[in-house]
Amino acid sequence: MTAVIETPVIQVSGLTKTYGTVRALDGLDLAIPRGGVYGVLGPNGAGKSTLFRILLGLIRSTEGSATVMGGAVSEVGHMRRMGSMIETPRFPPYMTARQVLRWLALEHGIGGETDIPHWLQRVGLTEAADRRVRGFSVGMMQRLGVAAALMSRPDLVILDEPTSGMDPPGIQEMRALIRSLADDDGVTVVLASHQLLEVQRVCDRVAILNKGKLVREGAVGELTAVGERLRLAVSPQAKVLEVLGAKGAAEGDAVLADIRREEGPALIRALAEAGVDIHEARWVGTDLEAIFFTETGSVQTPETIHAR
Ligand SMILES: Nc1ncnc2c1ncn2[C@@H]1O[C@H](COP(=O)(O)OP(=O)(O)OP(=O)(O)O)[C@@H](O)[C@H]1O
Repeated sequence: MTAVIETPVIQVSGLTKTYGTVRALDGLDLAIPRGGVYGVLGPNGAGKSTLFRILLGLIRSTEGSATVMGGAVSEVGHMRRMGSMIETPRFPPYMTARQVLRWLALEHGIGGETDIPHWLQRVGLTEAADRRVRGFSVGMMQRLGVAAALMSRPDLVILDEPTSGMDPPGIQEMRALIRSLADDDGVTVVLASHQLLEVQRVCDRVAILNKGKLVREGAVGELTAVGERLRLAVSPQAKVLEVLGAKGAAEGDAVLADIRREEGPALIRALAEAGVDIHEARWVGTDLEAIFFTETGSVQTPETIHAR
């Protein structure tokens, strides 16, 4: 059987952007596959927004190439198949949410007027549809921005920090919307975010940028499965360490079992049969946050923890 190799929806190679002496992108190579949700991560100044701006044709690269849906960034046809929200969107404050979308449809030819109720509902703004955006919270503006990005029914949507400024219920709704765009509408979603737990929940793959370069890329499941161990809160601990031998290590009162997932049920059965009380058993992998800090050399401080 011949493997079908799909053209990546976004491909950049040797992409470099300099601002004076600052190298915002420094020879970036990246291929983003079609379909699913793709996260672009990196500390402040890593080059995420610069990448998005180049892909959207808003700025030019200094060197290297970028293709979107198989064609050059400058091709107008692609722009029609792309939606985007970069930075907190701004809309005329005197307009209502519905009027904003109608204005985009009628004045700018972005999407059809009949789709407006659908997109308002998808982003959770049906009830606020006839309120002026002047009174909108940051989160509501973000949602309206996403609705505006979706109006043209794009194949690819680029979202820069779609959940910034949102409260937990808003973040959860945005996560569901992003997943449903990918799963139900077949849209490829590329997003940048600093909320690593959120990214781990919503993204299929991620790229981690640092200082304009790609430092790690892969499927979230594969990246986080590395070093995965079964954490057992058990008593007596000594008995479990004895059963596990070299595969066991104490962590406080618990035991970390260095075994494969498929070995889990048998181990738990064996421990129960040996008279061990199992209070809790859960798989602990390397979370995206740990990978991020390792790859970017960022230091986890109370401020960075708080900032998330
Ligand atoms: N218009 C500009 N003029 C000068 N420097 C710029 C400009 N835009 C970006 N930069 C610089 O390029 C680097 C990359 O910035 P960029 O905004 O792409 O990073 P980012 O990863 O999106 O960061 P953040 O997480 O803070 O949004 C930074 O050092 C930034 O200061």
